[in-house]
Amino acid sequence: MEAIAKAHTNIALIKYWGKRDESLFLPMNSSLSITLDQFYTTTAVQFCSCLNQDLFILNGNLADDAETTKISKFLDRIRELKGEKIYAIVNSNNEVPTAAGFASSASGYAALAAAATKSIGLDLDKKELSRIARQGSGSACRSIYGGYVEWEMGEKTDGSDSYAKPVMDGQEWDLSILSVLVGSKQKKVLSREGMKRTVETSPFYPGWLDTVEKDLNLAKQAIQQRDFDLLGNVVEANALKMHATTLGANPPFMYWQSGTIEVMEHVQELREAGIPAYFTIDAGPNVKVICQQKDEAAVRQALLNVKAVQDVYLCHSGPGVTYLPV
Ligand SMILES: O=C(O)C[C@@](O)(CF)CCOP(=O)(O)OP(=O)(O)O
Repeated sequence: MEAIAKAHTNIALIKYWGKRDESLFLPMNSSLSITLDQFYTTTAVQFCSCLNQDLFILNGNLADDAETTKISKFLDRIRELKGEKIYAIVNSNNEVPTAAGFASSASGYAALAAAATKSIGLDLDKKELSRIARQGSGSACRSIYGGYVEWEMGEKTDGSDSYAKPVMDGQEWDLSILSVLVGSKQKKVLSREGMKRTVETSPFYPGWLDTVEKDLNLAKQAIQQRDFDLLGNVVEANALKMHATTLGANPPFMYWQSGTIEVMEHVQELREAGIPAYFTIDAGPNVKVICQQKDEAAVRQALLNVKAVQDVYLCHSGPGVTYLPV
């Protein structure tokens, strides 16, 4: 039968940075994110014994072999779970403007995990869906839930205890997240390669591990207490520490460009002007700025005035994965 699922992208407030197991996508540390209301992937899956291979249609076009192979490898895990050798047509549409500085892998694998398991006849709960989505892309395990989400790293070697769960206290604390596009034509080091190289070669990586758990606990305390400055300070410091590790890698690399730093400086100037705003940055030059909703218009205007800024996308907290009518 056909199944359709929709999943939204998420922004890490406390970063997932480094794997302890590359094949099972097991992380070196737990992380915390907020799922966004903008930017999502809708995926339809239909398994059929009439097919002799998987077909993958992405944004209306037949995907290339490399993409299709990645999807097939992911579907193999679902076929194995079901114990059935059957192929599928996967039709995925990303409402995630790649140019907006968002990777679509988190929403993409969360939607695929939900639609594919439903279509093959597996009726899984969100914990099991999160475990499966994790094996497509680590951060995808967090997009199964809405709002504030913690991905528990787990300790077991089989990954059975590595999945996401909602941070219950945060549900109605609706902050504003502004995605600031400073653009980048250069081929960046993709997060998968970036974290691998950092774990393997950066002398600063152990320092990252020394403090990330404390950051996570502080962030959860801030959410529980609705303490925006506590959250903002720990989120900004955590992002800076993650990026510091890349400078010590061999060969070293840096995700920031001049526009990135310009935005960082403007965010700190906003705070000096009495408007609490904080930044976080992932595996690219674009910046995500968090602020309280009462300040979102002023913060958005200030960011649009920064010379290097090409666009600003305003987001709020969004929902977890849902099934759409076929
Ligand atoms: O999102 C975060 O926690 C932090 C990052 O965005 C920082 F860049 C990494 C996301 O890594 P992802 O794309 O999930 O890697 P995969 O497991 O190798 O597919």
